[in-house]
Amino acid sequence: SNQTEPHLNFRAFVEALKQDNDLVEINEEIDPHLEAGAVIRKACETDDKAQLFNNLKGAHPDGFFRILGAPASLRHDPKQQWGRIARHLALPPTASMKDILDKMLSASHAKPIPPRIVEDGPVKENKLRAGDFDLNTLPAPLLHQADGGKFIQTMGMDILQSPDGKWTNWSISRAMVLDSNNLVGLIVPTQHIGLIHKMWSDQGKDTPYAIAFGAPPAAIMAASMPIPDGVSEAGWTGAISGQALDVVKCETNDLYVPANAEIVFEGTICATRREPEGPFGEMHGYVFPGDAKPEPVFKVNMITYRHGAILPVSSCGRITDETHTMLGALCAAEIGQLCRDADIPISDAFSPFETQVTWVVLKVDIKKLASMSIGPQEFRQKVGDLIFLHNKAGNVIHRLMLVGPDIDIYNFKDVAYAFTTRCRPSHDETFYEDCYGFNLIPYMGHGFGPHDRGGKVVSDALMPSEYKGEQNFQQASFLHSYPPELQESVNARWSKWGFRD
Ligand SMILES: CC1=C(C(=O)O)[C@@H]2CC(C)(C)c3c(C)c(C)cc4c3N2[C@@]12C(=O)NC(=O)N=C2N4C[C@H](O)[C@H](O)[C@H](O)COP(=O)(O)O
Ligand SMILES: [K+]
Ligand SMILES: [Mn+2]
Repeated sequence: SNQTEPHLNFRAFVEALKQDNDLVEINEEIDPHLEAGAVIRKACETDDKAQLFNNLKGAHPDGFFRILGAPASLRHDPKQQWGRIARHLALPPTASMKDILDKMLSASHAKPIPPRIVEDGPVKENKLRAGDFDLNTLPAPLLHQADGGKFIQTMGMDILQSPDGKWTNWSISRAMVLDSNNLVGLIVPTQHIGLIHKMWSDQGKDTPYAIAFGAPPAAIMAASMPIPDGVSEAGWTGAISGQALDVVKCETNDLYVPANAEIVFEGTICATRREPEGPFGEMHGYVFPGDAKPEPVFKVNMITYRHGAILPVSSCGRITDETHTMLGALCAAEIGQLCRDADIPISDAFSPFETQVTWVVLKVDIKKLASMSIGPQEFRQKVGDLIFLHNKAGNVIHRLMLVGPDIDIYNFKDVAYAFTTRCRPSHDETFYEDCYGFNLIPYMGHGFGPHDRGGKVVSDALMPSEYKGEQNFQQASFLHSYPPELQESVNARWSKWGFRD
């Protein structure tokens, strides 16, 4: 395959991080038992560079495999905070989160560009058939000390196809090593992997799957996004990158995988067999020791990989890692798009990391809101019903917050300022108890109330004047309480007076 640009070729992406001085290469032997996970975790909590572990304890003689940690976490330099994610989409390192989310949404109403089938690719350079490998001998990482197993699948792309062949879904769902030939993975029934697995199981059949590790960065972004049911992420990826992605056929089933992926597992998800899965240090920042639950078994029939293969790893938990920058941000983007498609005037949407991506903040175009002649109760209901009752993209979100035009939704200081001063508890909120509840949030799955239903709210931080299209208040702040020319002249003399730049 001739796709060599970083957003279409994981290996080129790793090289681009090196060029950006956003990569630490560790050639010292690192133990995949906790040591690698600890380094990745600390880098995520300090927004430090991505990590390439070139010398894992227990790697095979041919080096299979290496690990790239935190492939889509944040950069420390505020001017390039989203740079590593921007690299996934061929956007400049200085791109804003809004640029990134708009780029992902650009395919919402664009014509899909389906993948292009090629005969061969780097991912076929090495082949291990059943009997040639033992998953227990791979340097799969134990990422958190209380994890129930070695989670080898944290940044791979799950590839499943509906039995009628019409829908090929790409997504990310975790899985850990069970034994020499099997993984066991979390399958949330309402996720597309759950819907498709049920289609096959209902026919009494095991579900063919592939997991592509080190998939093209643009593809893994689509895999992490809750795009609509029935829509193939491959076509979405083609639309956002402007070209068909090269894919090659699996050896043991009829699925297609990116031709330049680092590693591919091929197999079948058992229709009936379940084994204890987890616990895992999850997106909300918790692990509950010993809390394993029965989940489906993923039989591994074949492994193919390219020379020098790199396994991407997300050691997720406390902010900030891929479950926040990708899962949370992309979910917010889709929620904003769903609102606009329903004529709800949402100009921007983001999930603040400080909420462990349990909230989505929606910026409202108050001029358009005024033209709807709608009251707060009715508006909150319109937004809440659409997202909490009628769309899977809302499943993982438990608070929707409405804010006006003066709030920077990417700055939690602004969000907290609006929430704490403009949203009267209870009176300005609409609660949902009869709706899907996300049981991975500790107050849900491990809390006092029903584990799988309810616990959601629309919190309205719009003031009465904003329902008339105006703001009858000014922020008592440098940015909002002084004429722009005065701001400019103060800024121009700021450092000359002796203040910090
Ligand atoms: C909730 C999830 C995880 C967890 O917190 O343990 C776990 C952690 C890892 C693997 C790091 C992880 C990363 C790094 C990213 C970026 C996303 C996820 C996950 N994992 C989980 C999982 O195990 N099960 C799950 O149902 N969804 C997950 N998502 C989110 C989905 O990918 C997202 O909702 C997609 O939209 C789904 O695609 P469609 O169904 O819409 O096609
Ligand atoms: K997806
Ligand atoms: Mn999907």
